[in-house]
Amino acid sequence: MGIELGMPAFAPPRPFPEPGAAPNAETPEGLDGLVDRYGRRATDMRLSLTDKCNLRCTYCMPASGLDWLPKDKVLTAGEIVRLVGIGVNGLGVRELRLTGGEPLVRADLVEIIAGIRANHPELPVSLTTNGLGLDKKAAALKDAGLTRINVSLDSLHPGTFAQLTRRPFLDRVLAGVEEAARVGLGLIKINAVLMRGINDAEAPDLLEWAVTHGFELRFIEQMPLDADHGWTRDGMITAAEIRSRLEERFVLTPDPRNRDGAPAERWEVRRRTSLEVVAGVVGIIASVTEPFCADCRRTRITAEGKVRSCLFSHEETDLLGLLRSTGDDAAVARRWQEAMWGKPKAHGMDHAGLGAPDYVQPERTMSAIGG
Ligand SMILES: Nc1nc2c(ncn2[C@@H]2O[C@H](COP(=O)(O)OP(=O)(O)OP(=O)(O)O)[C@@H](O)[C@H]2O)c(=O)[nH]1
Ligand SMILES: C[S@@+](CC[C@H](N)C(=O)[O-])C[C@H]1O[C@@H](n2cnc3c(N)ncnc32)[C@H](O)[C@@H]1O
Ligand code: SF4
Ligand code: SF4
Repeated sequence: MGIELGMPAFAPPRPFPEPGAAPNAETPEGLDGLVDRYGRRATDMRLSLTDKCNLRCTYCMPASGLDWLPKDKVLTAGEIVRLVGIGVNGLGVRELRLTGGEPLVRADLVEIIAGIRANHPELPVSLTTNGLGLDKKAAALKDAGLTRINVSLDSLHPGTFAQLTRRPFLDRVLAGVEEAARVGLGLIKINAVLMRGINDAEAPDLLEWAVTHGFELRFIEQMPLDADHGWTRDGMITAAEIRSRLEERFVLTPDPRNRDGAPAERWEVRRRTSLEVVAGVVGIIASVTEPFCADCRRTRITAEGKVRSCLFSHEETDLLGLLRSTGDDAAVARRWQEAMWGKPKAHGMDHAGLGAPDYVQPERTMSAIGG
């Protein structure tokens, strides 16, 4: 019997539990871990190491850059290691993502990873990076204990890459990806944001390149987190469009592995010219059109030590002041729990709706939040 190929109809999104408490209810005493009013538990810690970046992706940063934080306002390596310890030992954090801004611009990145690894031998620690400088640092990152890496790459054409990032550095990013693969930095994931009329037609070529090299490509729907406020609901490329573009050359079938709270919905990829062979896997992150907030497991800390319970939060809770004024880790943990208890239901609101009339874009851009 032949295998059935092709995309099935979509299952309805997981229903949201009713909130266990009113939005402004006090945080209960004796909470276990980073739980919120909707019964979600954050176990995935995303820590921004810096707000600085050496690219200027149009969907993220303004051409002129941003006013960078002064150095004394940014978490030090020691503070980062301490915060991760509080999360892992006291609050149920089970995986760590280092991000930014561009984490590779931090001169003490290897020291940070080694410090975390020394305290947590089993913790999965991954890095999301634009890949600039990775060719020089991949081996040291691996030796320090980095588990794996996601590299952002939107185009394989130098001109299109330069148009999207406002910098002519495609070769350097490719060299970084190659070196990360050479030193064995886990499964390499490649993140691509598709922009209409710029790189959307390139989607099948990007996928061909990724599966040929054994990388897992993930297409990301553009979210309204850009400094230029250029996002529109109609202008963005939706997950449905991405799937149908890929179907011109590939057949996608749902990856049977459990999604397990991941933003990416994964698909097995077969080339139309060779249907018996699974060539690889592609993920599609449909934050706008197929939101996954009901199963969100994320807690974010910005480069200046503030908790953001949601990517789209309008509120932040400072931990840096407390970290610097007290050696009492329990007090820091309690404040972190309070911040997470108030986590909004979805997209920074108590209903899902990116681009809905009542949606208000957060002041910070993706680079300043920590993507
Ligand atoms: N709505 C929403 N989107 C997110 C969130 N976290 C990540 N994303 C989107 O997913 C993209 C990829 O994030 P990464 O940090 O590379 O990786 P990941 O998706 O968390 O996951 P891994 O598969 O574990 O590598 C980001 O650029 C965002 O566009 C989130 O908490 N909420
Ligand atoms: C903010 S960056 C930080 C890490 C690193 N500089 C990089 O580019 O990988 C993390 C991810 O966010 C994604 N991103 C940035 N702005 C976005 C937006 N407006 N919508 C969707 N994804 C975005 C990027 O493509 C990148 O994969
Ligand atoms: S997406 Fe990453 S590389 Fe691009 S501007 Fe934002 S922080 Fe920099
Ligand atoms: S938008 Fe907020 S609630 Fe939804 S998945 Fe992202 S961080 Fe979680």
